[in-house]
Amino acid sequence: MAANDTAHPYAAETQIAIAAVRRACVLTASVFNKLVKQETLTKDDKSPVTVGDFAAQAVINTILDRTFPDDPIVGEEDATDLRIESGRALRDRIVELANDTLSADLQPGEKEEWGLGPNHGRTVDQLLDAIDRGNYDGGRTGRMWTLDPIDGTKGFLRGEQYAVCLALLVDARVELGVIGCPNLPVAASNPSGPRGCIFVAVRGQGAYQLLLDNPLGGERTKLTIPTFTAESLNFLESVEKAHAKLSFNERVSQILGVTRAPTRIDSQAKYCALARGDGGVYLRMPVGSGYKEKIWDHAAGSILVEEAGGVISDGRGEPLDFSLGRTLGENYGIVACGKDVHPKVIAAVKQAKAEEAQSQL
Ligand SMILES: Nc1ncnc2c1ncn2[C@@H]1O[C@H](COP(=O)(O)OS(=O)(=O)O)[C@@H](OP(=O)(O)O)[C@H]1O
Ligand SMILES: [Mg+2]
Ligand SMILES: [Mg+2]
Ligand SMILES: [Mg+2]
Repeated sequence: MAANDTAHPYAAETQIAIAAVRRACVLTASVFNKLVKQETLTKDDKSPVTVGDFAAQAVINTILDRTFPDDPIVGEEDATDLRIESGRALRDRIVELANDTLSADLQPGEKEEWGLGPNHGRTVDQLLDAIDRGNYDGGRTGRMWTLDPIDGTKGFLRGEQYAVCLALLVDARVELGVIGCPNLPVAASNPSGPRGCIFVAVRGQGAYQLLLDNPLGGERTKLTIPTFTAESLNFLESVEKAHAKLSFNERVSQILGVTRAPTRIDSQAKYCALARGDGGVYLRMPVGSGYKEKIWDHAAGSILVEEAGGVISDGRGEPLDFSLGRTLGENYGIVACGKDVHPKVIAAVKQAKAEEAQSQL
């Protein structure tokens, strides 16, 4: 069965992606509350991979497999570590969590034909295979989804910001992005108020914030990046020093005359904060380790920024290239901000790079 709804382009994809991301957010929040921190295992890249990453990928890929069976998925995680004997305890936990999540009662707007609701549990093998549907290599042509089941793993483990990020690309152009942020305050002006948002953007249809509690049936707020002055502008940047060159950001903000301190937020929640005007510039320059940015770390956020009226490019001002496979290729950094500020940031980045080169002579 292929989901089909022609009211707006990608209407069915949007509803299903929102439902899938919401369910994954419920799962990750419950994983955190049950403190499964102890169950982390080490991957080759030594990043913390939790039971939440695997179970959230199992849930979302299972839903996409049911609704869009022909669409390939570029997902961050793979199930290799879960198929071996030493992965048994973790695997059992993941299967239980994924099945609890898939078989939870239908919410307003959800459809049983998406494979959701009571009696929709899957077998261990089905769930491991669902995780491994994320092994697609990506590329230039056709439809594909890209998924980061928990972006900002370190933020998640600290109880701070993290995001569940899903995007649909067609011929390497992002057409739909959905980001779930369980810990993000609904309004930045009320940081101790209610938390839990879903952000959604569809090409040509705008960017919106929904409530995580009832994203398909509740209110939605249209997002537009506001205009900033040098006085009101602030930078959004990574928390983890290993992920972006924060000293470079400091120099760029000096050149721009920025006086406000940067806001450090884990994960693609930075793109969400930018889209709703909580900060003016997201700058992420490489630390020089040769790390290549992954498409699932930027696809959903990029369309959110564009549909909120902003621009996203690399540090040279060139568009991000999602056609190269699982990564964005050689790392020239990321600049996302409002249209008016963008040329100024690119010029400031160029100047800061020239100064850096000069000082290394
Ligand atoms: N060396 C290096 N350079 C750049 N980026 C890296 C690097 N190492 C990891 N990562 C990726 O960063 C993702 C986390 O996003 P952020 O850096 O925005 O948030 S955070 O400050 O780390 O929380 C994080 O995503 P998750 O693995 O999904 O958490 C990584 O994919
Ligand atoms: Mg990771
Ligand atoms: Mg990530
Ligand atoms: Mg991740």
